[in-house]
Amino acid sequence: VKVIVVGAGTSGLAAARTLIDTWDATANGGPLELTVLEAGTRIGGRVWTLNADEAGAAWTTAGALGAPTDMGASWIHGSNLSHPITKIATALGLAEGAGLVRTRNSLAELQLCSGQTSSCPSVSDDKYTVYQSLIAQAQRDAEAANSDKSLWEALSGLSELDQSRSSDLFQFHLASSAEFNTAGPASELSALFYNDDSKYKGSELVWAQGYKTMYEALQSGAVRVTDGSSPLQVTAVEAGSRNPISVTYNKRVRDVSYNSAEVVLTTEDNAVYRADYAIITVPLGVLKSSDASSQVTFSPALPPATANGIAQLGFGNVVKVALLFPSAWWPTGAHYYGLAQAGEPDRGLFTYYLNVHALSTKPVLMTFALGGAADVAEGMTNAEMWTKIRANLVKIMPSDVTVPTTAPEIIRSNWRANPLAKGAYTFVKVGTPNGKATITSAFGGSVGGRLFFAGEHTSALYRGTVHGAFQSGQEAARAVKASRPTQVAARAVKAEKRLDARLVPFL
Ligand SMILES: Cc1cc2nc3c(=O)[nH]c(=O)nc-3n(C[C@H](O)[C@H](O)[C@H](O)COP(=O)(O)OP(=O)(O)OC[C@H]3O[C@@H](n4cnc5c(N)ncnc54)[C@H](O)[C@@H]3O)c2cc1C
Repeated sequence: VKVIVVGAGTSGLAAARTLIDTWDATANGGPLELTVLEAGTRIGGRVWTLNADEAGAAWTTAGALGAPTDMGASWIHGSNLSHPITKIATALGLAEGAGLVRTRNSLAELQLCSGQTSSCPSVSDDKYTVYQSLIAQAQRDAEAANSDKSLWEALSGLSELDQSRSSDLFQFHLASSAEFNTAGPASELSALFYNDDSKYKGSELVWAQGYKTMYEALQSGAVRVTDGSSPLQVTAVEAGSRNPISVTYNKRVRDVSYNSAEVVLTTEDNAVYRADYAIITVPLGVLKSSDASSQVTFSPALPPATANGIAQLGFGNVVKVALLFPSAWWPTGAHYYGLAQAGEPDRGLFTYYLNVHALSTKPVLMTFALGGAADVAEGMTNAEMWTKIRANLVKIMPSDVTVPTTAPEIIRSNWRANPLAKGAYTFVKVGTPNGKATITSAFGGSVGGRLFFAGEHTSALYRGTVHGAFQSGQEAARAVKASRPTQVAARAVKAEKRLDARLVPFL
């Protein structure tokens, strides 16, 4: 049975790993012939730990690549023992404090300034509770009115204690919580559905050596998986017995044709691949794109529910900027620093800082551009970024700390400009009839029994996450296995023969 997986990010690797590890030639219609086509030159997709070639000499010399410099996903959100990504880490012998590092559990680890240079107070959880209660009220109001509006609009007129949508502290939380979690600007998020997804409960963990630990293990076969139909089990595999995923690089799929008998994929270099099934894991931003360097065309066109879902869902952006200094000049105790400041794009433009030094002892800070600020940041040069970042750091740091004037080494992500991503992750845009239902009806079944979609955008429960992408890849692999390929193919061949017989007299 020929299966092609398009894309070698988390969902593509999860699909390929699951097919390899759980394929049963007798039950699934014959031996598996798997091809993985990746447009780029690396695995991981939107999980991307910098390597020496990408980071350059300064990072290598400083030994800073041992820091978790992840330019895509960093966190295992809600890590607990039932979390699929935690299971991979556990199988690799990693745990909190041993290869995984816990970040913020409470806001007390955030040092927040509001522009004063004199002090940099910790934020109490109480203040965050006020923010949450305003957000919840906005959502309830939209529900009561039974009409969707943007989260930003729904917050209009609400206030509690010293916070309202226009206050500095509220806007800091808005950018670093709602807008970071969804990658969407509050002005575009659906007040009704922007957070109708689910969350795992547990710690926020980062990988001490970066998220590559996960995707390299999936690709090399250092872990073996079950298919996730009952609680997922992940086990370690000894070096001699591994079954790696073979990835074909530089193969950007440009056209996808499908009919009752097969799928035909054509890549940018005009190579043609035929298969019984294809699992398409390209990001939502790519599915939305009509740029020549990204676009994938489908023939026949995708069914209306899929096309509508692709059009209606939003695809947001998050910019990450990693700053390597000669040494750590900042107070190194806190995990996070923040600057409470209102206004678009200012509230999300380099106002949130992860102190990588606290996780790895490397002299690295990572900052973010969130919500509407992300696309603004992508348009900035590194020099413009540093000017803005430095000005914010001066406001954040206590007055006895001198922020260097010399620019650090800067590495930044440009997910929106990246033709293989076109943005960061999926959000439910205002006006989308329903978040979960839209995703399920767009991507839930197969298209024509031949195409299966996977990727974070196809995960109704866990969109925008690595675990959502992983689970969607597993689901697509299960769906392919359940398709009873030989029977479908046999029926199609018979039907074609009947058609040929009828056509003969006219040829
Ligand atoms: C800045 C940022 C921060 C994030 N932070 C977190 C976090 O902390 N925790 C978390 O859980 N999630 C986070 N996420 C989200 C998470 O990274 C994604 O949800 C997940 O990695 C998506 O995996 P995927 O398989 O759906 O897509 P991808 O990883 O994007 O994989 C798709 C693959 O398809 C390839 N491709 C594209 N077009 C084609 C084509 N035409 N032909 C062939 N191949 C193609 C791409 O090159 C890519 O390798 C973050 C994402 C970003 C961008």
